[in-house]
Amino acid sequence: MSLNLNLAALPTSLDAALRAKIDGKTKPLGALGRLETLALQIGRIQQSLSPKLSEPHLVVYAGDHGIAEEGVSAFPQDVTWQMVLNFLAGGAAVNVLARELGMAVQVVDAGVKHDFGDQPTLLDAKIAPGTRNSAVEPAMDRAEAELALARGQAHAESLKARGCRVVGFGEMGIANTSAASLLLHKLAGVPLAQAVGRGTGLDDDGLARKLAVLERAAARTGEIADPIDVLAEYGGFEIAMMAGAMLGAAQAGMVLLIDGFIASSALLVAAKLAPAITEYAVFAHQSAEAGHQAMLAALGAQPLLALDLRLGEGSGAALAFPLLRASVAILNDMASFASAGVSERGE
Ligand SMILES: O=C(O)c1ccc[n+]([C@@H]2O[C@H](COP(=O)([O-])O)[C@@H](O)[C@H]2O)c1
Ligand SMILES: Cc1cc2nc[nH]c2cc1C
Repeated sequence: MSLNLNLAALPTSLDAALRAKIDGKTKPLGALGRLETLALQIGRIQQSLSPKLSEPHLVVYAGDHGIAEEGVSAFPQDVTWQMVLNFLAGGAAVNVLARELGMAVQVVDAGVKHDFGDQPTLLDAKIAPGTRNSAVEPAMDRAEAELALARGQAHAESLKARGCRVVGFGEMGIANTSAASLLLHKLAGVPLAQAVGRGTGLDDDGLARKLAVLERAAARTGEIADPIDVLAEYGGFEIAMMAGAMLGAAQAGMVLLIDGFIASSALLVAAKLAPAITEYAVFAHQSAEAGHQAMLAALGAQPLLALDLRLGEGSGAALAFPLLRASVAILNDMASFASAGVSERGE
């Protein structure tokens, strides 16, 4: 299994026809705002004037983090595997939202520290039972990082084979805001004080302790040129697998619906490997996690929603999915001035 990094920038040859189709609809020019730019982006990704969001999937990548032993999360590590069982039973927030809003949920064990035994609906892609503690040593070795990326890319191919055209990227992993903050710091140069946040709900003392731990972790290495080396030093298996899956999904012409702080850190890794990937990405929401604003700025991203969510799981991606459907429905089904016999603007 090897990683393919080829991702060309999207052709712009259809843009004029897409723009003309949107502008010809029965509305003042630009009056549907962000729905219009979303329709244009989805049409461009699919290279179609009539795009379709078939077989929408919401994938939750789960993994554990050695740095949890430093006390950087408000919750114990066991919550990761316990929540995986909750996802499989259909009871978590993301299950409820995805069911309500029309997305299929898939749960992937990228590296949870638990033996799940026989769970037929859990996709077993475990690289190892959790990463090592990146405050004292590399979270994973280079081969593990490459394997997780390649497994993610292969997973995207399996979604493509099911006819999936849009993937929501979610995750679960106690202490993974620490990994995401370190990636933001090392890959985008954002100072740690700006990149760190309260995660699952640290108090002021907890936040100060977390910042000190992350500073110790960051000081362990100097500048690292290769993004896969950064991922190996500080990432997580779920983040690595998500980054690979994002790359594979973009290569397959799918729309990437990016959830919150941790999913965005996976995209940041993928964008360092294949910069054109941001053209395929829709940013679901602005998370309440402190570092997300700097993360989105580093990605040049404009999120759709701002609901003060800080849950992860793909909950924000599920909530944004109806906006994608709405934009595509406008492009496909709305009458034009010509078809409806409505007079165009005067002057
Ligand atoms: O997606 C977000 O923006 C987000 C912000 C804060 C926390 N989370 C979730 O909370 C967990 C990580 O928080 P922590 O405090 O354990 O690092 C992990 O399971 C994430 O899905 C997610
Ligand atoms: C209960 C709980 C649910 C979550 N879902 C995603 N991250 C989470 C963290 C906790 C602690």
